[in-house]
Amino acid sequence: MSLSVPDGAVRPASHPDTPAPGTELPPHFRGCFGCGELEGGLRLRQTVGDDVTMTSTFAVQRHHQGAPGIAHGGVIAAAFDEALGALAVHHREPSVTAELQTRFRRPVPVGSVLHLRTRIDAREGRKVWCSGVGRLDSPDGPVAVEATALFVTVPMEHFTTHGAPH
Ligand SMILES: CC(C)(COP(=O)(O)OP(=O)(O)OC[C@H]1O[C@@H](n2cnc3c(N)ncnc32)[C@H](O)[C@@H]1OP(=O)(O)O)[C@@H](O)C(=O)NCCC(=O)NCCSC(=O)Cc1ccccc1
Repeated sequence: MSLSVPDGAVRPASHPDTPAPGTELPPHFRGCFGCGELEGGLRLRQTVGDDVTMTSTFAVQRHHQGAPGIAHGGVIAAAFDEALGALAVHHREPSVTAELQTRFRRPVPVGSVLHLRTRIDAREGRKVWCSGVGRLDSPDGPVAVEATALFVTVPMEHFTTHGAPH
């Protein structure tokens, strides 16, 4: 039920310091499985959109497959986790995934590029509801996956307290 936006939660505006629409985001962390430079990672490329949105691309490789020639569902969920998490650039506070729901509507073949468009739907206190859609091979391609999520903002100490030392 928490993925339903409650009455009273409103769609926020972008923080004034959000990079301009069209800005390509660097990895928020080079070691990130989603957007960093890890061998075997997802290597998402993310661009700031307008109106609390983000566009991301995920080039599906052989090492992302679950069934022969088809992307693993958990890998696609991870791509959404990253693309939805990147929306934090619009509120400029760290946040972590509390819930993530995916709906797989078409197989995503190896060699395809999944175009993800994500947006913040509402915010209330520390809770940020967001959603996204993934289309095959172009921003207007057929819908392959939809996702909704709840993120919760956290202080920076969240990472120093819980993260394993490097
Ligand atoms: C921090 C928190 C989520 C919440 O704990 P606390 O700080 O103690 O706060 P508290 O429990 O007080 O909750 C506050 C409010 O939120 C609500 N609420 C909370 N949870 C849920 C729920 N499940 N479902 C529904 N609601 C929930 C709760 O009811 C309360 O609501 P209220 O204000 O009373 O109306 C903790 O459970 C945690 O660390 N989980 C692990 C997160 C994690 O590791 N995620 C994966 C890594 S991140 C990643 O990979 C993504 C990424 C990629 C790229 C870039 C960036 C990001």
